[in-house]
Amino acid sequence: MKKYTIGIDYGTLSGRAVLVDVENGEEVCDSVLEYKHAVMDKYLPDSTKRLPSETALQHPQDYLDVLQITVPEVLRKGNVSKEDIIGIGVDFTSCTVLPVDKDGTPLCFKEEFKDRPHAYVKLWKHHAAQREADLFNKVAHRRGEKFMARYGGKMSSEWVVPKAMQILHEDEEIYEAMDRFMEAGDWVVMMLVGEEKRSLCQAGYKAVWSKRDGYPCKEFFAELDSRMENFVEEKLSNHIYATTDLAGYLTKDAAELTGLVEGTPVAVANIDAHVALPAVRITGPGKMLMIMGTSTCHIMMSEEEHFIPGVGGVVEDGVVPGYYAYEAGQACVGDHFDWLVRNCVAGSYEKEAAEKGISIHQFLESKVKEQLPGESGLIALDWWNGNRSILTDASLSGMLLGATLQTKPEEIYRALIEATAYGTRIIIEAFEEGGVPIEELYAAGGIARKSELMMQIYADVTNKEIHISASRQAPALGAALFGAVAAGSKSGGYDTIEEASEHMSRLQDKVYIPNADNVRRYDKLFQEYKILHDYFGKGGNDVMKRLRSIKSDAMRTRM
Ligand SMILES: Nc1ncnc2c1ncn2[C@@H]1O[C@H](COP(=O)(O)OP(=O)(O)O)[C@@H](O)[C@H]1O
Ligand SMILES: O=C(CO)[C@@H](O)[C@@H](O)COP(=O)(O)O
Repeated sequence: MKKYTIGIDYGTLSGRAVLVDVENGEEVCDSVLEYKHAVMDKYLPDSTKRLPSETALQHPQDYLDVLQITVPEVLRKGNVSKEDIIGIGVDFTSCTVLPVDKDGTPLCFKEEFKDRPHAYVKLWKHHAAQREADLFNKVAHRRGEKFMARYGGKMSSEWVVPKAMQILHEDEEIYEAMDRFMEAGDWVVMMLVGEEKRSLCQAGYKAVWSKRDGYPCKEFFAELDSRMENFVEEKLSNHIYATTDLAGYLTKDAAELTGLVEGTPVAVANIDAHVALPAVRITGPGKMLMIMGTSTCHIMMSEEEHFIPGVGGVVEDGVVPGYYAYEAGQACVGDHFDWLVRNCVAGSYEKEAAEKGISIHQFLESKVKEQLPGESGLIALDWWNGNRSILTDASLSGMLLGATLQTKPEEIYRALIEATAYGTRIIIEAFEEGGVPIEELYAAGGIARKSELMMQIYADVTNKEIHISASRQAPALGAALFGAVAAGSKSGGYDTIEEASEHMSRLQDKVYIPNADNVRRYDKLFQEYKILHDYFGKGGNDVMKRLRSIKSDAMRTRM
């Protein structure tokens, strides 16, 4: 009798369930649900009051809807009986955090808080806590906190503590009312098994926790704000579980919600990027995975702990127990192609793409795919949603240089692709200089499969071969692998993530090989990118920050 696990992957705009055959990793079917509230960056539901800039909120009801709709749908589509599901795994974008009360109810579900922005989920790309991140950095450096080395020397405004500080600074009542500030992944797992099992991966990368040292000390939090002295004890769970651990078993309520059997094993939550490594056959060092979608995450493992300036986090056991895993990232990749498509492309292009039966992205790509590197005369900086690595500064912004009256939208499109590739090369060089060599690149995520041009450009810019995930949804497949480990071999699953990866993961046959001529041309362009990168990003010219502050001032005046 065949056995299956279900991987549930929560992305930025949608959640999906994938039904996976445990024996060979075949993805039998999937079901995707777009979040009804999507990303709330302008208004709360039923409100006309404009949210402050850089806000990115979500509604947790959307996460429950994913469970209720997609899980029964994969059972139906796959024609599989619920008794044959031996385990469930969940992964989530991160740091995506929400305030909940003692019972785990999100504060935004409560009538009295439903018009309060800070009662909602703060999505990973909520960048409104930069002021708090700056304060965090100042205090940590003044105190000489050793933990900063694990986070590349800089705390990101995306992570847990700056986001909690923002709540305290802007809506103390919500801060007081929140019993815990939970990662959305942990919250969903709690909805499934009935209790919180805080994930090591999420706590390690996003909440300054380490296996060796735990969380930062009380004195540190007190210096951030005296009201935060007991932040860990009051707002976070101190019981941390490895992602290969069993979180618990499906409760009766969760079984009713999902249509699965009560008692089905559920894995501890994982982060979408990290969970994908075993799904592309990576269970050890030397191989960097780029998960390329709205944003890109770069994850890799090493036997040793290295502190690399600007690399977002190094966490012991962060992906596979026994290794140190590193995370770096680019906060805007697909998102800025989307920006271009939505704002700068003429209707005639859309019409032509529709007539050809291809997406506007593919159409733009087809118009520039034969160009040589540098032929457009353009170069861009890829910071249209700030810089996550290596500069770790959300207040930086995008830039396009070299535009003339002859510049075409498709050339800007290609320049943006190239900018993200240069950004990735900066990250790769930082790893290699920091003592973590990268032998091969792997790519997963929507873009890795959608854009051949982009993958070839990445191979040429980085001068490295790139292997591509065979799965359309590596994070969901990865979650299914962890579900198989939660089930264990006695139920037909696996006892280790290495075993699950060996049996359940696959790569495409196609490998992108660097083209020597393009590598040479891109080397020259990359040197130009580096000049701009260091000039605008390392204090040579803070014009981007000044513009941002002039903008905030203008917006305050208007409000
Ligand atoms: N052919 C393409 N080439 C490059 N980017 C694309 C293409 N088609 C869609 N995109 C971008 O891919 C992103 C979506 O990636 P995907 O992996 O599907 O989603 P997510 O990151 O939310 O999981 C969008 O931002 C979109 O701009
Ligand atoms: O930051 C992380 C992981 O640490 C991601 O969850 C975040 O970049 C969102 O990823 P997506 O672009 O939605 O795939």
